[in-house]
Amino acid sequence: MTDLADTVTLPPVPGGKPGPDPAEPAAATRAGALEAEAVSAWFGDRKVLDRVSLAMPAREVTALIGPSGCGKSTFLRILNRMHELIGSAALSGRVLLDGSDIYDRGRRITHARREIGMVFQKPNPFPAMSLHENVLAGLKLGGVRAGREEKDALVEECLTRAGLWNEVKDRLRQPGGALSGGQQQRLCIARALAVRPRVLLMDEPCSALDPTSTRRVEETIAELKSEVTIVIVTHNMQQAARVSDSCAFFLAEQGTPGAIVEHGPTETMFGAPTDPRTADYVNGRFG
Ligand SMILES: Nc1ncnc2c1ncn2[C@@H]1O[C@H](COP(=O)(O)OP(=O)(O)OP(=O)(O)O)[C@@H](O)[C@H]1O
Repeated sequence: MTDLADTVTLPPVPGGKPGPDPAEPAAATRAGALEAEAVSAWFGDRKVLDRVSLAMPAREVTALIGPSGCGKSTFLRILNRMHELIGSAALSGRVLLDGSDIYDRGRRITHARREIGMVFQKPNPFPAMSLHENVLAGLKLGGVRAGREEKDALVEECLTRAGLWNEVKDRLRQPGGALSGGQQQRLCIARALAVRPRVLLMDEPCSALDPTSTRRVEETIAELKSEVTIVIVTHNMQQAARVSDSCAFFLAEQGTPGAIVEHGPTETMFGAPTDPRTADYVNGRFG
């Protein structure tokens, strides 16, 4: 099989090499600031989120914390238009990426997915595909074509950014399923990065990992945040404190839909929260 012709230029790396793609917004508008405005969500008749507004600043890590069932994952899925894939799901409100509503009529769902990548709780590489193919899988699905050298360079760059290159550079043709859980999760991060997203959403990315792999993924998050806005759901308060710049505390009290009780800089949320429910939660007194 021959490699695809070099007919479409890969999108530019933020702050990196230029790539003349007229469909790409100018660099200044690619910052990756995400803002939810009065987002409510339903499954059938059941309202699970109530008018959630949250600014997730560009190139920062925002952690979403709160007890099980308060709507964190639902909110995360709304941020890249995955919520609408569920049959009974509905939503209202707006989600702005660098000022443009990702739900605007005429905006394609694939555009939001490319700009706002997702890493899931359970690492989900394509097990039979090679590591090389896994990293490039998103490009293929998006119809982006590139030459062999360009692809090799992209694979190396993304695996490096995901903190995995040194561990796998000599076995790129091995299947994705042959890696450890922690390596698989970093492979999934590399795959998400290959389409040059402005934002990376992470839904409990370390909950299936051992402490060493968790530390590696946290290091990766710290390295990535200068280039990509990150929104992470975590149940691990130490992790939220370690990796995030700001936190939003979600709560669904007594059968009411989930809402944000408090949000702010991580230091304040953990050191001097204003709401006693936040203090109780971050200190492990419930949830
Ligand atoms: N596909 C679905 N169909 C119906 N209800 C759902 C669906 N997914 C989630 N819910 C409900 O929506 C509410 C919010 O769920 P969500 O998974 O967003 O919470 P969460 O805070 O992420 O929980 P956890 O921390 O346990 O992952 C819950 O009451 C849940 O039962």
